[in-house]
Amino acid sequence: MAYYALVPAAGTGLRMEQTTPKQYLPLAGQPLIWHALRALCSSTVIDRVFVVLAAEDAYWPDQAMANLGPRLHLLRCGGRTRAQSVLNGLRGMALMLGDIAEDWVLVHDAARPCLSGALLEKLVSNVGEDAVGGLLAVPVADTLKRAGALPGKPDDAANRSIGTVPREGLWQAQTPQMFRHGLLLQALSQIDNSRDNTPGNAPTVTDEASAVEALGLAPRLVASSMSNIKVTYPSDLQLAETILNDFQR
Ligand SMILES: Nc1ccn([C@@H]2O[C@H](COP(=O)(O)OP(=O)(O)OP(=O)(O)O)[C@@H](O)[C@H]2O)c(=O)n1
Ligand SMILES: C[C@](O)(CO)[C@H](O)COP(=O)(O)O
Repeated sequence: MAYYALVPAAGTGLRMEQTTPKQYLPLAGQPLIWHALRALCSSTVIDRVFVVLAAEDAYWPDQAMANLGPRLHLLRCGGRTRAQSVLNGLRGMALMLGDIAEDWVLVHDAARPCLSGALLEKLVSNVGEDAVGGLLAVPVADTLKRAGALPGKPDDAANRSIGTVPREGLWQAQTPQMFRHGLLLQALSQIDNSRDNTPGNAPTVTDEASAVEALGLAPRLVASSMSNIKVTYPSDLQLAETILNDFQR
């Protein structure tokens, strides 16, 4: 049984409001993506690490990545959505490795630089014998508000609370999300990946677990840490640096 990591890194980071894709922004002395790759490449559990880049990616810093070792493989097959990038990556892995349907694939966002070895090992130990697969996640601890405008009051809808969403049973999904290659390939292949991130045309699925749930299966939720943040908005970069520096990843 092999364990492979697949790192979608073909996004443009629009919400970071930078010209450089966020996975290549400097963070604690390295490109942001380096930190997630170091956690995966230094794990004794992971056999190989595949990174999905945009076909036209001209940012990949060969020199900075050289110290990550020989288990790192680039797949220049990014798609218009994260789901498409992951699906293309799964196909690329099979072309390289042959029949890996029963092997595990841990999909981890390049934009999550603070993954610790302990959380990675916790996921694998909790899910490695599971019939479906699973993901790191954290139970929602805050009260959740729905933004909008009250009927007949076209107020500043973006910043108005028009209701509260019950948080019982709600978890915030993170990555890695861990599924057998064959199951995940089947699940994502059945999703309509023609939709993209343009306003009003949100992608059908935003994580691997959604596609597996659409098969009628229930992935295992493994309690994670709020330190495993996704760098999405400009303020997240400083938070990630604090986590990396203070938690001695
Ligand atoms: N077409 C895409 C879109 C996203 N990703 C990757 O999926 C991860 C999580 O996606 P997100 O945080 O949304 O990154 P971006 O899509 O780059 O950000 P934004 O939505 O702000 O543009 C990132 O590592 C990103 O590089 C990808 O491989 N291919
Ligand atoms: C996969 C993920 O990180 C789980 O929370 C999230 O869905 C990615 O969303 P994004 O909009 O592609 O960053």
